[in-house]
Amino acid sequence: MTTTRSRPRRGPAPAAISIDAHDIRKTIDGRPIWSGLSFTLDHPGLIALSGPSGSGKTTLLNCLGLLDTVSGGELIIDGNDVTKPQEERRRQLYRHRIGFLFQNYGLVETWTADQNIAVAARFVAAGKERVRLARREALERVGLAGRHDAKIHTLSGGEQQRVALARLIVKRPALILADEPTSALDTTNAALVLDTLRELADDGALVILATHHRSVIERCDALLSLP
Ligand SMILES: Nc1ncnc2c1ncn2[C@@H]1O[C@H](COP(=O)(O)OP(=O)(O)OP(=O)(O)O)[C@@H](O)[C@H]1O
Repeated sequence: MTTTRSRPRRGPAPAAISIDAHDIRKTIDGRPIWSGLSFTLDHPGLIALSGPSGSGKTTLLNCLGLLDTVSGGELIIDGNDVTKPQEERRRQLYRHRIGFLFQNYGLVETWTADQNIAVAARFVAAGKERVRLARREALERVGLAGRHDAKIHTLSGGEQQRVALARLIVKRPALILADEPTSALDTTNAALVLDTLRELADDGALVILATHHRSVIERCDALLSLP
């Protein structure tokens, strides 16, 4: 695998996003997953989310990413109370301000690498040609130059996660929710994922990274622990 060491050219940094969780709780089928959770994150940075297996890390990331809702308490994201049904505002936040990196990559397997990136980039406020170039550059940045037309199912796991990273590089979300994104990867790919998340955080994103690994937690700026 060859990767370009230079940092990718990117558009303007995203405006910082804030999360204010006050006494939030989540119940699934009557079973409490977590409760009494309060925290404020109001600066860009790399935040580790840790806790034992089953403590609800994925569930919390899904709530912060608006894929799920909390069962109680108050959750304010980017100044919006997302505990209340405001479908249009939730949709805007989700489209423009939030990005994901999943353990199982979360790509459409029958599409090409470029199509997967393009679908996330469709709300980027830039001309079509500029976005097309940004998609190519992002693939180069993650060591996949020339692979834009490769179907996802023909790529290795590490290559698929690098396509998912390229998607974030192009979209530049203010909030990135990464759910154990390195757990299925070899050391080289895992390092690339962490380095890129670090760069995105340094460039203005709030990155929340669920992980079990002490070495990953040590690279983060702060730790959010679930009991
Ligand atoms: N859709 C669902 N239906 C029923 N239970 C669920 C559902 N989603 C999650 N759970 C339960 O919620 C709890 C928390 O799950 P979650 O995946 O959020 O934990 P986690 O901390 O991410 O775990 P791990 O570290 O093992 O990935 C688990 O007991 C799980 O079984």
